[in-house]
Amino acid sequence: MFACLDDFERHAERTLDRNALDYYRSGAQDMVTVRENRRAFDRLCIRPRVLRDVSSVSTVTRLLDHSVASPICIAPTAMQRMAHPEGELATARAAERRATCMVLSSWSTASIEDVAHASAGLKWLQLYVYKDRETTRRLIERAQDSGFAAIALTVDTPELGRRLPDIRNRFRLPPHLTMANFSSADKAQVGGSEEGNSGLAAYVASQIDPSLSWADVAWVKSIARVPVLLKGILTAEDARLAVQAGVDGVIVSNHGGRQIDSVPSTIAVLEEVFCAVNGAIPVFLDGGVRRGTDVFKALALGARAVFLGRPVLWALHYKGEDGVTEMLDLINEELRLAMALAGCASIADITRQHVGPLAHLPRL
Ligand SMILES: Cc1cc2nc3c(=O)[nH]c(=O)nc-3n(C[C@H](O)[C@H](O)[C@H](O)COP(=O)(O)O)c2cc1C
Ligand SMILES: CC(C)CC(=O)C(=O)O
Repeated sequence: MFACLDDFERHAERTLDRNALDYYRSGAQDMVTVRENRRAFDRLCIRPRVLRDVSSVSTVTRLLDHSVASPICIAPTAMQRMAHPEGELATARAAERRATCMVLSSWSTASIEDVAHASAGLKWLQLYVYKDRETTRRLIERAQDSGFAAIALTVDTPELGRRLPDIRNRFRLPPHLTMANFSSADKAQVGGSEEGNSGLAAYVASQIDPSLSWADVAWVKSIARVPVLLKGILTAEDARLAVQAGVDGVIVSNHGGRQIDSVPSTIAVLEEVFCAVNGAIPVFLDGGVRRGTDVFKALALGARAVFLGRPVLWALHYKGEDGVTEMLDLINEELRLAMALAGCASIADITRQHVGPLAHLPRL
């Protein structure tokens, strides 16, 4: 019986093959940011209120225009069939079962159409801008035609971060799997890299356009008939530009510490971004969220919802759809309990006053 999200990871460490395990868990270079994403949550304290009648606590909230059972959603993570044979299909079914949102990576090992077929739940597509703009346009159109409700454009990956285990392992996608949204071999296969690089870094360099700029954001918006969000915003400056660009939301994300190392944790910059957008668009967060109390802290500092990355992969590996469902149940119960103990019966009751710095000394 698993008692917390970390237990799913411990299980994967014992049972998942090294190529996949290292790819899933690694971060960039010294993994300073990976550790910060966790530690920064621990440096915040919750300021509970009492005598608030928490006999009935609801985590129901809204995600853009949709109602969801909880503000805990699923971040896009690539190549989920390395974790479990049903990969993204199982994840999508679990998200639907628990009435939350799944963001599908455009580098998934099940296609947009197959995921849509597997689950009628709320889904967004994560998008990279490819050198081949027609490929990018097709992905947007296919997602829309398949009922995906939003596009999350990842803006922090003009090149792949330097992940040492993938370089040492010369990461490759197992040959029985493909990047299922693409048919041509150059886009569908990953691996067999040259010395001194990971197969993935070479793949990204061959596909992704490092010239990505605000002009591309306008281009994506001109094609999309659904809301467009930017994933990977970490500063007030870029948050203000995002509002000017007319996007429908920003996800405060450092890509789980996998892109540039030594950037701040996401929870540390959330409030800066939240204040910069000044209520114009919703702000979301991912990175290091492992506890119901982490979710509570993020909501108190302005996030409308949070997204889980690696825990979904560990849970998927453990038991497919049932594993992801169990993991979501666990952290949702932690959130419900945190809300009850902090005196919040609804998501709207969670306010800025409910968090403070850990070393919050009263004035004498
Ligand atoms: C194995 C793995 C693959 C990922 N693939 C993608 C991806 O394809 N697109 C993307 O925008 N982000 C990707 N991310 C980043 C996640 O969406 C998210 O930002 C991050 O995992 C959140 O941090 P957490 O893992 O600590 O929860 C990936 C992360 C991991 C761990
Ligand atoms: C295929 C990868 C570049 C996906 C990704 O964003 C990641 O591994 O962090």
